[in-house]
Amino acid sequence: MTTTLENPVADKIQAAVLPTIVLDFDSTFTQVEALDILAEQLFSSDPARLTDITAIKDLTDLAMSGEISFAEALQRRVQILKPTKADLEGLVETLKGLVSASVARNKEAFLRHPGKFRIISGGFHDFIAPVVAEYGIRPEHILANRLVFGDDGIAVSVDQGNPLSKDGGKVVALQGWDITGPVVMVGDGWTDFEVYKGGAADRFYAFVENVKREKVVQATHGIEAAQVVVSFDEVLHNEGFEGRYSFPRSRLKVLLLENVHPTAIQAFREEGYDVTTVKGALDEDDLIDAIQGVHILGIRSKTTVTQKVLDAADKLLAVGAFCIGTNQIDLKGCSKKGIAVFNAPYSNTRSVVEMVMGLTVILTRNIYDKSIQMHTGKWDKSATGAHEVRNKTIGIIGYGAIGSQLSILAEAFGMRVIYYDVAEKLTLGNARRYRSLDALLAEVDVLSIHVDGRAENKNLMGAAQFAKMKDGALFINLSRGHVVDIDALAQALKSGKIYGAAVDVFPEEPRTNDDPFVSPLTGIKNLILTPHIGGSTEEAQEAIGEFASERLLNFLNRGDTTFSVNMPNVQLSEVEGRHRFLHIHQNVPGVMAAINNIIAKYNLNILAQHLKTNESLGYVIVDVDRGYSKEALEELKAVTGTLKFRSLT
Ligand SMILES: NC(=O)c1ccc[n+]([C@@H]2O[C@H](COP(=O)([O-])OP(=O)(O)OC[C@H]3O[C@@H](n4cnc5c(N)ncnc54)[C@H](O)[C@@H]3O)[C@@H](O)[C@H]2O)c1
Ligand SMILES: O=C(O)[C@H](O)COP(=O)(O)O
Repeated sequence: MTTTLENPVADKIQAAVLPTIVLDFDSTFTQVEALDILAEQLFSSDPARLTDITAIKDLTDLAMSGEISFAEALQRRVQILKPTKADLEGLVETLKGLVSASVARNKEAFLRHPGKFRIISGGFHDFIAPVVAEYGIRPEHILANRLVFGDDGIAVSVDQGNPLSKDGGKVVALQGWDITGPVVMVGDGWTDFEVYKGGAADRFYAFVENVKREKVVQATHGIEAAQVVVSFDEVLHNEGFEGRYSFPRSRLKVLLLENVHPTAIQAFREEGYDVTTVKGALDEDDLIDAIQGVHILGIRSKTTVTQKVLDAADKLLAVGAFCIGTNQIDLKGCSKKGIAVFNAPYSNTRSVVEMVMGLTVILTRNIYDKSIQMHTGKWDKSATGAHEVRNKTIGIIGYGAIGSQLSILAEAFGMRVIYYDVAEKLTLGNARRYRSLDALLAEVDVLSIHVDGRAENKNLMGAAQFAKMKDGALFINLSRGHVVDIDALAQALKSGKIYGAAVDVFPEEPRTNDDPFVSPLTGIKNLILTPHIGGSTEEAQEAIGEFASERLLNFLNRGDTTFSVNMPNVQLSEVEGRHRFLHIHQNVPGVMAAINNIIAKYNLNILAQHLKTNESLGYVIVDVDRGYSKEALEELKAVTGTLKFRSLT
């Protein structure tokens, strides 16, 4: 299956001449209303004038939503603001940093088509011109009001001769421009819709990236030539500007489950993607419903991505595990469909290690049971059974990112560290590697499990393994629930073979905080149970949010697969001044030759090319310079063995 990312609307328009795009300035070209910002700049340090900031904002809102006359609101705001030229210079600098995200990221399109992008605004030429000049928009392509300054250099009113100072002014002003070809109006306000309604534009986009004005959105309903867009990408895409074969970001859906940290949500939104969040995990049926149309799925440890889910995932490009473990994802199934999987392998490791050390001390000193007794009114001050951890032996099974860090911290506490790992590992500090699990089990005072969640690790610790441990040893599991036979653990604890334990992960875990926890482990003495919170610190969650979203965004925006757990890892630069084809295919002979034949057939000029394979997948990235036909894309997509094909601009 290939992912088809072309745009039929753009194809229709492509043949015709590119339209002229006329943008509103406030809350469209920039994220803000300039006069509101000016008010904050002028009055926020003067307590006596703070109410004027609100007054200006109220007038802006009323005018923008069409509730009072635009002309009146404009005149009244100037009377309150009375800015000087120096004030406007300060405003320009602020506004340059507040250009709308989707406008800023399409700067190249503006610069490439001088004259095709224009501004019409009820705001003032005085501050608009220097801001839009950086996007190649010349003063003569800006229709805006002009301030009238008094002899003292203070603006006192609005040039009344300018049609834009009047109600309905945008229609009149725009008709004065002699534009050949279609005119497309893009704006957030009622006066922008009026441009279309008044016949001065052929199409209208209600731009809601910064502010959504219900009256304007409602007005577009039922009009074929009008639509609501959440970013400027969509306008460019629909209107046939370059990038027309590259899907607009706002139509790429990101579904984030399990309370993924807000840093991730914000990162996707800032890049223009359409993000939906769900607090808890979804079961298979709900996920099958939710996954349709989703391009990026973000999960944590509780959501299982099964083959059935993947079969329902008609658009899925990548899955992000916002955690370490990926055992909940059918990785082979993802590879078969060319779906990239990413995780955050390091971000929560320190949190887990700190918790293990804390639990080790708490169990060794009987602190947990003493605290429970205190809550029932029992004072039991005694040293019996309480020990220091110094000079005790900790055994670590699984010496990976977490196990090896634990090795360092445990040693700093004066513990003797021994470990067992199936793979070759760099031994840190004075730790000693044991090649026999049984030998390690026989020596440890504290055993901590840190293996990964591969299926073969099911019941790695069972009755036979507990029996091999010293009497009275302590047991800790913060890895994965299925790794331990919990009935055997319960038995070992009840018999006193294991003196105390801490368990954070379970074979069956509730999907949400509202579901009950049921386990043979509940009610056992000297057993600390925690709800899978080894990695649940604010620090770790924020770091995961940043790390995993960055991996996914780099994959979406440039095809970078660094840190992917199932794709060949290829590090790629930004796509600047070129087109990039991303071709994921089954690792079978002949694909590269077929791709290169098509490139040769269509005379595409290759700027860079990469091929990397793993045992099941091949990943080809081709950068070409501008100018390629849709037929070339169709042929690349049809190469035998293709799993996913995307093009980026
Ligand atoms: N409780 C939590 O909230 C929490 C948080 C983070 C990670 N985890 C879990 O902790 C575990 C460890 O994470 P990590 O980042 O250190 O993983 P890792 O992949 O870096 O290390 C795992 C190590 O275990 C070894 N291993 C696998 N099977 C083994 C076996 N049968 N015997 C001996 N060694 C074996 C591997 O060779 C590897 O070195 C994972 O299961 C992860 O999902 C849990
Ligand atoms: O794999 C992990 O990182 C841990 O199990 C944590 O999972 P969580 O994000 O669901 O807490």
